[in-house]
Amino acid sequence: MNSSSLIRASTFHVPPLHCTTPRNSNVIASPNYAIEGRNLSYSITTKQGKNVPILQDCSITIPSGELWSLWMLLGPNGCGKSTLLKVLAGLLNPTHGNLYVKRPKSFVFQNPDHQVVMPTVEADVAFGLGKFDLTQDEVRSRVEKALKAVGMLDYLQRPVQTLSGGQKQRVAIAGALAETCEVLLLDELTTFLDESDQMGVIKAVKNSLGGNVTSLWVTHRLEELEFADGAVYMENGTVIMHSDTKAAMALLKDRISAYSDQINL
Ligand SMILES: Nc1ncnc2c1ncn2[C@@H]1O[C@H](COP(=O)(O)OP(=O)(O)OP(=O)(O)O)[C@@H](O)[C@H]1O
Repeated sequence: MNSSSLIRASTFHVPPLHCTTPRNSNVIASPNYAIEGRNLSYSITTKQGKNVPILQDCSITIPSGELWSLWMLLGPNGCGKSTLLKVLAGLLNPTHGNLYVKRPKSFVFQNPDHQVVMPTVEADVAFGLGKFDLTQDEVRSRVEKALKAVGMLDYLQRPVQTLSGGQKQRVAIAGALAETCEVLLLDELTTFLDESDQMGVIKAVKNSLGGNVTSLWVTHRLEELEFADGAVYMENGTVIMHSDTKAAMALLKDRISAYSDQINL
């Protein structure tokens, strides 16, 4: 199967975009989608003054709704997955294009040590709630509900430095849930985890979705695709396919086999 037939196999029709803001604005409004980015570009300028494009004319559409709540973002090393996720999170500004991401949105980093910062699990999950005007009871109730969703309620008083990598990831996800995020952006959560921690994180994410929460998860681990509802595949700084997981798996197998042929495996 070649790449053009796979792109045609894409199961989602992306409707025309109706911009509701001035042409050069980076904000669009699209209530039927959790995420909608059109023709996004992102480039960096090197110390030598050279412009290096990383995302080019990249469009992504993630519907909101319970049936399609967990999406995997896949593609070869260096194709721009993490950069796109950071653009969607608002951590990087696109050079061009239009973007809408439902709010509240949260980004969970690959390395949980970069965002699990407080001494205990309870304090860490409550940390982000400081910006809301909540009573102590409300804070406690949100923290407990979020920790329950990720299977970590029994760890409420545990010092965070005693947790495994996967448990820290789950605490980071609980922090996002406590802030009632509607879009959860997850960057290669399980790369450094062993199998049992990996499963704990997958279950935590699945358990926290549905209702209002939609998640986009960058992964390298093909086995994680089976837990997803949909997949987005990137190559060379652009999205080339939105699909169900079956079509995504077919594309990945096709790419792996083409690569093996190339290097005569
Ligand atoms: N700040 C930067 N300076 C220079 N190059 C960068 C920078 N950020 C990203 N890149 C380059 O942009 C490309 C895309 O990087 P990105 O991390 O988004 O890819 P990725 O698909 O997430 O990769 P991986 O799967 O290996 O994690 C890579 O070639 C990377 O080296």
